[in-house]
Amino acid sequence: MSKTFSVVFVTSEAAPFSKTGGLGDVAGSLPPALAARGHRVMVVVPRYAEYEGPKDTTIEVDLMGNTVRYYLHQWKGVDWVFVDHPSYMRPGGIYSDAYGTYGDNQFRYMLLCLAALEAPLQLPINGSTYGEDIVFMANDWHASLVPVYLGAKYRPGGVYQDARTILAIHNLRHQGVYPPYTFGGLGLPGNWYQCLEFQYPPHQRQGSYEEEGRSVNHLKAGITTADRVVTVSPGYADEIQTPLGGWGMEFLIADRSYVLNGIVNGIDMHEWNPETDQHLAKRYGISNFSQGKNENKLALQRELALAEDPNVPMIAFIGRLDYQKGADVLLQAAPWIMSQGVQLVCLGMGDPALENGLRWLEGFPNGRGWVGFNVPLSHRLTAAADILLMPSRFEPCGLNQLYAMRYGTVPVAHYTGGLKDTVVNFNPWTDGGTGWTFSPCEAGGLIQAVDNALHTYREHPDSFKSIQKRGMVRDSSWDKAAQQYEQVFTWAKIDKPYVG
Ligand SMILES: Nc1ncnc2c1ncn2[C@@H]1O[C@H](COP(=O)(O)OP(=O)(O)O[C@H]2O[C@H](CO)[C@@H](O)[C@H](O)[C@H]2O)[C@@H](O)[C@H]1O
Repeated sequence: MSKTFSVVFVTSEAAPFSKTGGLGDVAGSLPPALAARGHRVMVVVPRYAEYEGPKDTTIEVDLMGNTVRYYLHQWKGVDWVFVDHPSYMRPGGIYSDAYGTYGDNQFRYMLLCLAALEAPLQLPINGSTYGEDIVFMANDWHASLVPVYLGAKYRPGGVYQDARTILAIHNLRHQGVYPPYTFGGLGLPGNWYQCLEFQYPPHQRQGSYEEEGRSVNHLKAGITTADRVVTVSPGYADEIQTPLGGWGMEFLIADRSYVLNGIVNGIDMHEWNPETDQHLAKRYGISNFSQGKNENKLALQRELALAEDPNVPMIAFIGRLDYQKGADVLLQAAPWIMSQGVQLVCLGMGDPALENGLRWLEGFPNGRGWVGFNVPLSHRLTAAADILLMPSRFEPCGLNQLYAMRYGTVPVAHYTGGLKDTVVNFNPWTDGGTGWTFSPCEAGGLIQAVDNALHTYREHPDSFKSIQKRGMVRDSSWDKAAQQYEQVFTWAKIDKPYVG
């Protein structure tokens, strides 16, 4: 790599500071991987809590009448910039609390975008500001106004002429959709309204304002103004250009296909390393994984009051409980799965009906459903299980299958998006593959794939072990992805700015 870039990564969450899902993981691990390759990298994220580490820079900026402060933390070679505003620090979750999604999220993330655009200009870090020659990486709808403000407010004033914007789509389903009248609160010139307006086809309209046919859609604005668009696997990059995966935006995305790339996520190889994982009862590597996994299984069986037997196959599910992750498909298949002499352990939270579904599993002697968000348990379960189920209806990339493979746990996954790019179906004739895939995403297909996995586990243990080993040595590090991002940054800089 010859050229280095100043990268400003704008995100609504970043692990370990804030995390509700995979975006947090990526924001916590891709920036350090880019920094390790010599780039100057800043992450701009809301200050949701009083984190240990970040220090008040005492720099205050007025953004459309709202004062924000910046807190700075230098860690893993990255400048972590936490935007402080009273609307971020709340007793509930990041985006919602027991009463539902916060009513002012549009405002909160508009402020994040504005703060992220000011940070490189105003914050002296190690003696200098980042300046104007920036590659902004705007993640999901929360950061989608970055290219919009850049084109509408900064470039016309001669600022950020050399900057470029990359929109990273981690999940097209969440688009930031609001009533048209909210446009007035975004501080944009009136002629930018068209950029944000979006009309879903009638059968996809949900909000009352959409009945009129119109809404303000942040992600749409990002897709149509960013210099380039990236999503988190080549498979998903294809799907979002079709009615099957486009959530009504397929034609807009297909229009920009010449600047669209799919880059498979990496994982944090330190946090997810069975040889050093502090959460495990027994740490293990490729040379002793059978014994190591058995000890973790026994420890988890004890913890969850399951029958203690290392020979019982343990099947796991970890994920947000929503339409995407197919927990309902899993629950349909669960009675059959639990009749196969296995233990089924599920960890998740989300949709209350699906949470009740997990609780229902507890009524079976060999079923467990842990409702809640529990990172240490997700590590222990990944280590203890033999098989991880991912019946996701769609999956832009998916991280759990990558964690599972590293821990010698074999994924059984719907053949979709990033899952089809990362899980290679087992081929008994060539003894190749890292798991099982099935399609379509229905209980019958899942059952058949689990049946195959269990048959191999019981009747062909050597084949099962070789599947585990291939998963464990798979290169899931960020370095490969970081190089592909560099390529995208380079292309963005070669082209003229798309807007403004
Ligand atoms: N109850 C619970 N307790 C503890 N940990 C839990 C948990 N529920 C989920 N997690 C953790 O949250 C993360 C989920 O990551 P995923 O990538 O699988 O999905 P997500 O849909 O959130 O991310 C979106 O963005 C990412 C990043 O690009 C894409 O990989 C993905 O396909 C896309 O949908 C994992 O680290 C998982 O272990």
